[in-house]
Amino acid sequence: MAEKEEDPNHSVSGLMNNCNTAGGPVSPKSPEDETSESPVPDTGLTPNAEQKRNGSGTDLKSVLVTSVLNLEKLDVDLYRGTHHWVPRTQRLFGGQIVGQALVAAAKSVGDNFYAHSLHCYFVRAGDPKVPVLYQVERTRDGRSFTVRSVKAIQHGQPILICQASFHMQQESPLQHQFTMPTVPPPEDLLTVEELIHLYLSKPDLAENAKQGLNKLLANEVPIEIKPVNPPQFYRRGATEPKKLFWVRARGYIGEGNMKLHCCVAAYVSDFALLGTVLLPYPNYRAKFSASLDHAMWFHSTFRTDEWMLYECVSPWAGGSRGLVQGRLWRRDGVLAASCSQEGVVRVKPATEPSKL
Ligand SMILES: CC(C)(COP(=O)(O)OP(=O)(O)OC[C@H]1O[C@@H](n2cnc3c(N)ncnc32)[C@H](O)[C@@H]1OP(=O)(O)O)[C@@H](O)C(=O)NCCC(=O)NCCSC(=O)CCCC(=O)O
Repeated sequence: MAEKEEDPNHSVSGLMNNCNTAGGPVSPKSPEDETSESPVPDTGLTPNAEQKRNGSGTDLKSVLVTSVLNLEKLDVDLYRGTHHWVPRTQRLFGGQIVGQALVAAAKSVGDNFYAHSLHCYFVRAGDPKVPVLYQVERTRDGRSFTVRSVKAIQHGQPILICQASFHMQQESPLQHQFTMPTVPPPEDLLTVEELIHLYLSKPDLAENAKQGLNKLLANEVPIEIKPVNPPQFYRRGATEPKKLFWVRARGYIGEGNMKLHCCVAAYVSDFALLGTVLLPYPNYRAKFSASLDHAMWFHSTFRTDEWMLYECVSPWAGGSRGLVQGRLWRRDGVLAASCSQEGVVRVKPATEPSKL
């Protein structure tokens, strides 16, 4: 019979043992953390933590916590989510819908149950002009696993269907993982914004490229990215369908709330993933692309406000679809989460080489 033990992967002490991330060893939650008044609206998943990151200074709370993943409760198992960053396609960002669906699901499970996987279909484009409703069905409450189904609804119709499963930690001698790719640390690399400023300073840059870059700069994407190989990230020449970048949520989230970090990871995991399909084809541009489904598995504790390496590979493309797989690595080499996604990718010939 399975014994119920303290969860070393998810407890505060487990975080201390396992999580040696960018900020060095994670310190235990202080008693003040429990009592101090948080300036952040209560998401139900928000930790009452100090407002400092790594003790280096005051950071603003991540907008992912204060706004995007901060759902409004309308009724039992019914929530409303609002939008923050909307992609140029003017359809809602898939990662936002998945992240919000996971927040809604997590609100109805016990404190010692943690998301271990989710499976979603994007069945309609999300409309950025109206909020999204999240309707949770308590599919099953088991002894060690608990399953929730979430429907994201707009205009009375589902835009996403999601199944999320939560697990109470159980120890096992079976434990292995792949090895993290060897890459330069984030401190040695430039952010997407720094790279754009670099490109903008080039005297021979065409006017339309300048406009495109300035539009990119104006984006208020709530995550920071440092491409490991910038020319490849921006598709200069054909490369294998594989890309690596460091990623973290902008602003402070804090330690000790794995439920929240899983929701943020779900948000982050959809970003730039599907673009991996196009890497071998510099002579083609996407004329229509959208993620069709998204599955995710959570393996260990992690902090999404610390740099994590995102490894994206596309093992297959065909018939206007492409399959992509992602691995999120903690910078100490621990595999934090894996995901898989299929997307529709319809292309047209690139009329001129990219200036990026
Ligand atoms: C996938 C679809 C579109 C499928 O619905 P559908 O009714 O079967 O639609 P459809 O027939 O595929 O039409 C869609 C569109 O594709 C056009 N089309 C259709 N067939 C062809 C063709 N052979 N050649 C060229 N174009 C074709 C159609 O005319 C449609 O165009 P339109 O939307 O009318 O302009 C739908 O289920 C849907 O919209 N689901 C939601 C997908 C979604 O919103 N995913 C999340 C957002 S994507 C994302 O977040 C990726 C990350 C972005 C990042 O990295 O930055």
